[in-house]
Amino acid sequence: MKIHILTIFPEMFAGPMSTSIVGRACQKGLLSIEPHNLRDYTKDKHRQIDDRPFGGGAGMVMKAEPFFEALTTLVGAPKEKKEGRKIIMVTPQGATFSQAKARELASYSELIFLCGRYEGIDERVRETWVDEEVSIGDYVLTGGELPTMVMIDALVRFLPGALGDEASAEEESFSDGLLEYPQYTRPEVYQGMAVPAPLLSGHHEQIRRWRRKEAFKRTYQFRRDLLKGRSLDIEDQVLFAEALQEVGI
Ligand SMILES: c1cc(-c2cnc[nH]2)ccn1
Repeated sequence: MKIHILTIFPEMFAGPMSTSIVGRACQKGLLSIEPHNLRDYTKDKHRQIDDRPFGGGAGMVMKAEPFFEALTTLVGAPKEKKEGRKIIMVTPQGATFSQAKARELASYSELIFLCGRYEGIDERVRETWVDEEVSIGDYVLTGGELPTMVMIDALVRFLPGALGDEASAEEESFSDGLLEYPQYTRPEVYQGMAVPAPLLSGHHEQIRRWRRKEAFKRTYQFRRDLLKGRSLDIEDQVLFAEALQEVGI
């Protein structure tokens, strides 16, 4: 997978995108991440990438020209549909990012992220080039760079070979739609708090059931919405009922 990022702060990506799972995936050749400095696509001596909004108002708007120049260099003509490529504008107005969207984006061979700053990007960029707008949540950030890194971090885990065995097990539990069960490691007792006995039993089936029940408890307590309309098999119905009983419902 090839990822291009159009930004005025390419240096923001160096650390996070060369670390841990994303960094290792790049080293394995599973993906390449290439930030492009929009200032390199300006034509004036001041390398201007923003200007005042028409119609007045506070703040600055990112000019269309640097985006057009960069995208023409990268993809040729606008809306030239290329199988496996998606151009994404990262904005608060976008559809909210999710695990399902991460999985979908991981299926593309080329992604181009447009990172806005200031009051946003000249509308003609969206009209001409953008396939999809994506937000990571209903809050305004300084720019699209951090949300872009969040999305890359989430989607890279779906690239075959990106995860070690242990991490893919963790993915399995979340992607089945429940919150993660509680995790413990040594020592068995710390500050007077003991690790739950089932985890010390060595009884794998007992451990699996305990973890599933705890996942139901947490999901019910903190993200009840994830349970709405969810059909449960017989075992899950029993574990869910036990979980509710244990939390006093
Ligand atoms: C994606 C982008 C943004 C954002 C971009 N520029 C200011 N806020 C916020 C949330 N999700």
